[in-house]
Amino acid sequence: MYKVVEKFVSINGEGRRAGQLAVFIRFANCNLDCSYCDTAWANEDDVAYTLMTKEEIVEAIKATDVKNVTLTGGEPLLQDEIFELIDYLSKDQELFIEIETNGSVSIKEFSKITNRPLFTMDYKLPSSNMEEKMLIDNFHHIKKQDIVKFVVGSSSDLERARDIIDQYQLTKKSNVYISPVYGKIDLDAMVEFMKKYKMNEVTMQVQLHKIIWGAEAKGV
Ligand SMILES: C[S@@+](CC[C@H](N)C(=O)[O-])C[C@H]1O[C@@H](n2cnc3c(N)ncnc32)[C@H](O)[C@@H]1O
Ligand SMILES: Nc1nc2[nH]cc(C(=O)O)c2c(=O)[nH]1
Ligand code: SF4
Ligand SMILES: [Mg+2]
Repeated sequence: MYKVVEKFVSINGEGRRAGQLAVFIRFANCNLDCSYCDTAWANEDDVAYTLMTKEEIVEAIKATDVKNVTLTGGEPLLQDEIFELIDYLSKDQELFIEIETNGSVSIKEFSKITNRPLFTMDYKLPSSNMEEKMLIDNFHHIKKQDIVKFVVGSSSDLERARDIIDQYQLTKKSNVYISPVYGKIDLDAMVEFMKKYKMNEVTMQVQLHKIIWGAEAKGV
């Protein structure tokens, strides 16, 4: 059984399919405590959740008639039997599955899955206070279809992101996105930084749902 704290349909505000409809399944709890986390409520020990089987989750997805699915949280990869759920969802050729993960949990075993879904994997930068938890081995298991995402809250975060992208040659392995911590950094300064260092093949993205509904709205 999986601990689901919310499910909703919205446009995806982030990632490879930003702007398209998606159904979101948000799971409870996380092993990190990022300084900027916009869903910290989902990580509280006493958060209210519904226990769902994988069959119930698929049924809920199918009932929406929406084909893009985002598993998020909290940290989705920490759910018991998450491999079974991802494997099960991957068998459905009609669905396009994305998983948001925090970069501290191994994604290695998911490579076994035929038609493995797309991961958007964060690399947590210094201003998150969580950089020491990053599992560098994950850079060996990231694929071309995936995203390595840097959520940037300061100019030193930008410098660090650039170092990591260069050190691990990430643009050769995967899609690379940089995104602002909401309200924390000048967007034009991010663009100037990209121009200064000729950051070809890096995509800057802002969270569309926060432009539409603001930072505090839940279930959108
Ligand atoms: C809430 S997390 C859940 C999935 C997973 N725990 C993770 O961190 O990737 C989903 C995405 O939202 C991003 N995020 C969280 N708070 C944010 C904020 N205040 N501004 C911008 N992005 C934020 C995270 O960095 C992550 O990429
Ligand atoms: N609209 C919308 N798009 C999203 N893309 C990723 C989200 C997340 O919280 O992981 C998210 C979210 O919370 N809302
Ligand atoms: S890893 Fe994700 S859910 Fe966990 S605290 Fe950080 S942003 Fe929030
Ligand atoms: Mg969100």
